[in-house]
Order: sequence, then structure tokens, then C-alpha cells
Amino acid sequence: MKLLLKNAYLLKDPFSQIQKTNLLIQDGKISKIGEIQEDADQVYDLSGKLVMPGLVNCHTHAAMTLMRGIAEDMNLEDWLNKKIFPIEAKLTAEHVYYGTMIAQMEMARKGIVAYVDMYFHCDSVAQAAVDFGMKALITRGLVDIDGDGERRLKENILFFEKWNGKDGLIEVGFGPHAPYTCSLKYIDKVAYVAQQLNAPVTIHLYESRSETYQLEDILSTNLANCKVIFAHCVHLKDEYIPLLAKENFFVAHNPTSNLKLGNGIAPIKKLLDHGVQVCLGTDGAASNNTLDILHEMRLATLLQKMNDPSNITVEQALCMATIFGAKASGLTSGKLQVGEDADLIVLDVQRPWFLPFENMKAHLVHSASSLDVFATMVKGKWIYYDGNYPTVQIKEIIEGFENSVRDLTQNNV
Ligand SMILES: N[C@@H](CCSC[C@H]1O[C@@H](n2cnc3c(=O)[nH]cnc32)[C@H](O)[C@@H]1O)C(=O)O
Ligand SMILES: [Zn+2]
Repeated sequence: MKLLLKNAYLLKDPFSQIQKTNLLIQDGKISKIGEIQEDADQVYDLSGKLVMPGLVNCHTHAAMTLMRGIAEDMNLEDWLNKKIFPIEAKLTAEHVYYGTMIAQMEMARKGIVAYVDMYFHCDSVAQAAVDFGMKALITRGLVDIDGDGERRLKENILFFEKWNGKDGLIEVGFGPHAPYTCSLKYIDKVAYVAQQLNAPVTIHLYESRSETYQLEDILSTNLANCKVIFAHCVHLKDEYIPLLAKENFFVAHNPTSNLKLGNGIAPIKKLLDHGVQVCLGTDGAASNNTLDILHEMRLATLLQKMNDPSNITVEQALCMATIFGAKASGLTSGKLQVGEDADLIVLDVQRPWFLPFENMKAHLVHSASSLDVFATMVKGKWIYYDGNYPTVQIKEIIEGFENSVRDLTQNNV
């Protein structure tokens, strides 16, 4: 299958100049950029549109779209214990499938091509990603405070065996939830298994003020040897920052969720200055409430500029949303060049807020909104195109989602 994208403005990566050109996509990969004479099966005239690498959401709980708006104006502890956990106790595999589908529709609509998930009923998450055609690093959320950690870990291992690498879309990792829900011994064991399987790990770290454990203790476990995405890192002592500057460590910054749950602002400028690899996440839709990486990119940038506007540059912001997220997730390259998977987005830039055109990169960070996204492609397939979701039956999904919400919220105790 050959697709030709004609007459588009192309931003290959945050550091290159925008140029008007054509892209040929063959069997899911970019096969040529420039003058193209070859015939294609499908030709798209993208005059007036900009093609750039797809965005990566490095921390979410996709199925939590089911709980969007259900628990507002609360701190993390009450939000989790009083509202979210009791509803999650009722979740079925079917609910998670529809919740994840709706999340993916939202993410595709907003230019996201790949995401990192931590949840349960993971077969449903993976099935939804494959059905929709989106890339996902899926980790089973693991807790052991209730004594049932072993069962969850076994489930994560089986899930790895069944889904890892599926269709070139799915990667499976391990998700020890947080140091306050997992003992050190359990984190160590989970990380050991992940290391043996060469699988990544994702964990919540220093999200709220009440998290006062020692980072040295956490890093004395096998976690030190794994590829790890640490979500949040808001309440990280200064002396801990250098400990995270490692090739195998990433910090997923979730500025909206951190503000909304009253947790504060992560020290992103300091992390970047120390060479820590920072990417962006939305967290779940119950704490954000949107899954919008363009929005997180802009907010992350503005928050760090609070005291000094030079703290985060336009290029750094674009890197967090694309290349750094791509590397953290391992799912895509975050660059548009020959030989890479065609994981790209198309923005309609014929709009007043994208003028003057010469300053487009600044507009992408400070002026664009996700509603400027015209189309989203993963591995050469459109998953969103001009109001349509070509891979799924929207009516059936919305119906399944609404039935799931009804199941979860009706008083059936
Ligand atoms: N409790 C599950 C496993 C946990 S999955 C991941 C968990 O992370 C929770 N979660 C979502 N957002 C946050 C957050 O911001 N901080 C901490 N936990 C969160 C989410 O509600 C979900 O319960 C079981 O029965 O096996
Ligand atoms: Zn989270």
C-alpha cells in the first residue's frame, strides 16, 4: 500500500526548518521525502497543512475516561480512596475496553500517536489499541498492600507473553503503582522480572507532599537496572535530581493533573539542567480531565517560565512532546525521516493564529490548540481524518461506553 501526501509543510523534528514537500508512505513507513514521481494507491493534497511527528502521551490510565468529572475539587488521597478505588472495584473487562477506546479517540483527535498506560484488565486495553490502530506501552498496575501482589504480577507476566510486540503496535511493561502501595521487596521483585524480560517499568513517584520515602531506597532495588518512566516527580528533593539523570530513566511530567489535584509543580527546569530525560503525560481523564499533549506542552512551558522566561525554549517544549516521549515509550521515533514508521499528524495551519508563518515553531507551542489537528496517522494508517475515525464504528463504541458508565454509577450495592 502506497500513500502520497502532497504539498505539505513538513517539520521533520523540532530542530529542522519547515519546508514544503511531499511524502511517500509505503507499508507503514516513510519511504521518500521530496519530489515524487511514483504512482500511489492513495493521494492526499495537504496544501495549507503542516505535517509533523505525532505526539506521545507518556503517562495515562486510558480507561479512566469512564470516571471523567466524577470526583472534582479533591486532593489525591481523597480522590483515590473515597471516589476512584470504590468505582474501580466494579470495573469489568468490557468497561475497560470501551473506556480505553474513547480515550484513544480523544487522543487521536488531539494528535497523539502513542501512549503509556498503567491499568488493569490489560487484555482489554491491548485489544482496544490493536482494534483502533494506536501504539501503546501497556503496564499492569501492581499493588501489594492487600497481600494480592503475586497474583497481579503473574497476570502482568502472562499479559507480556500474550501481547508484547503484537502488530508492531503493542509493547508490554510492568507497573508497580507507587512506593505507598508497593513494598520495597515487591518493587524489587517486579523490577527483577521486568529486567529478565527486558521490559520497561512505570511507577508513580513523589506525586504528593505526603510521599516522603527515600529515593536511595527505591533505587537500591532492581529498578535501578530497568528502563523506568517515573510519573510526576513533583516533591523530589533537590539532592535526588542527579540520581535520575541516567540513560535508562525518564520522568513523565503531568502538569495539569498535578495542579488539579493540588500537588504542585514539578521542577522540570532543574531536571532538564541535570540532563534528566523529561517527557509529558496527561494522567487519567479523571484527574485532568482531557488527554491533550499540546495543552500539557504549553502549560509545562509556561509554568517553568514563571520566574525566568528563558527556562524552557520552544525546541525543548517540542522535544518533550515528541522525541523525548518517543524514546521513553520506545514506540516510535518522534522524527519524520525515511525508514521510520509513518506516525505523524497533520495540522490545519491556514488559521489566523498561525501567522506570521515564519514563526511557526513558536506558534506550535504557544498558539496551537489540539483542535487544529486535521488528521493523525499511525504506521501509515489514518486513525483520525477530518472528523472521522476510519478504523472503528463510533456509534457502537459510544453506546458501549455509555452502558459501561451506567453500570458503574448506578447504585447496585
Ligand atoms: N487497583 C488495581 C491496580 C492499579 S491500576 C493503576 C491505578 O492507578 C490509579 N491512579 C490514577 N491516577 C493516579 C494518580 O494520579 N496517582 C496515583 N494513582 C493513580 C488508578 O485509579 C488505578 O487504580 C487492581 O485492582 O489491581
Ligand atoms: Zn497516574
